[in-house]
Amino acid sequence: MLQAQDLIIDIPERTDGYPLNFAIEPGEVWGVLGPNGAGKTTLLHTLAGLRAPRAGVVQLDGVSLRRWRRKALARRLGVVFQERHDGFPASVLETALIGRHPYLTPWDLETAEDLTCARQALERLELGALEERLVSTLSGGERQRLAMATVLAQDPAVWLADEPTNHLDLRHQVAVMDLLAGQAREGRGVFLCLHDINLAARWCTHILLLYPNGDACWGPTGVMLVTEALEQLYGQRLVATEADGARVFVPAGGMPCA
Ligand SMILES: Nc1ncnc2c1ncn2[C@@H]1O[C@H](COP(=O)(O)OP(=O)(O)OP(=O)(O)O)[C@@H](O)[C@H]1O
Repeated sequence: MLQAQDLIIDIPERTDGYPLNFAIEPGEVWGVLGPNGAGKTTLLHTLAGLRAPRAGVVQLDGVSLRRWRRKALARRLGVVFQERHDGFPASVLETALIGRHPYLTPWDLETAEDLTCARQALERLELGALEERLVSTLSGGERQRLAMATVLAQDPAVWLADEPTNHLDLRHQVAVMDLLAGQAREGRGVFLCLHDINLAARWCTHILLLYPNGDACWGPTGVMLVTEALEQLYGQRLVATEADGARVFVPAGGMPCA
């Protein structure tokens, strides 16, 4: 579905990293883990076609992203950004409706169906009661859920979400990860930047570890989430245990690695 071929992401003033070769298939949830500045957001933006790679290609449905028309691409790929800027005053409902724009011609108004779709997405993210509110009045977590609702209304085949659980309380973190896993179960592909190893362990089918020197490795979650590899990744000693059928990692006494 979405494939990186010999991909080198372009991080200024950094030597070429290890070429990335992986494919996000329908039903898969990929989590990219790495310390601050490793290049997770740069990778996500490169996979979205928003940033040119230094080398290699990204293909969607077998066609290079560069050859996709922007609007057709927006029907297939949805992006949840880490940073959002409210350029002009808009309501919660108007913002969710932006997700329907790839399906409209420039002169079309949103249809009743678009409105229903946006409202359903808001309900799914528990924002239905706030549809008339200005986005600028929302809390950080509400804004995060609105970004998710907008992409849900967009109904893409592939989700690219940069730290989708940012600002969310525990229950909403679980709800958002469940939503993304549900999207995958329905046949979509999901790619996430995450800082929480435990969310990755529980919900991701595949993991990509991105190191600050450009090294990378990837594979099924059970194989990738190994204590030693994660300790090296974060420069932090960890203790691993099992809870509720999932691996759980906690920092070991706050001691950094030697
Ligand atoms: N325009 C730019 N000029 C110079 N350096 C840049 C530029 N854009 C990004 N970088 C650097 O590229 C590196 C990767 O940034 P990126 O945002 O992809 O990291 P990240 O892994 O997502 O980090 P975080 O976990 O902090 O969100 C960082 O060191 C960043 O400072």
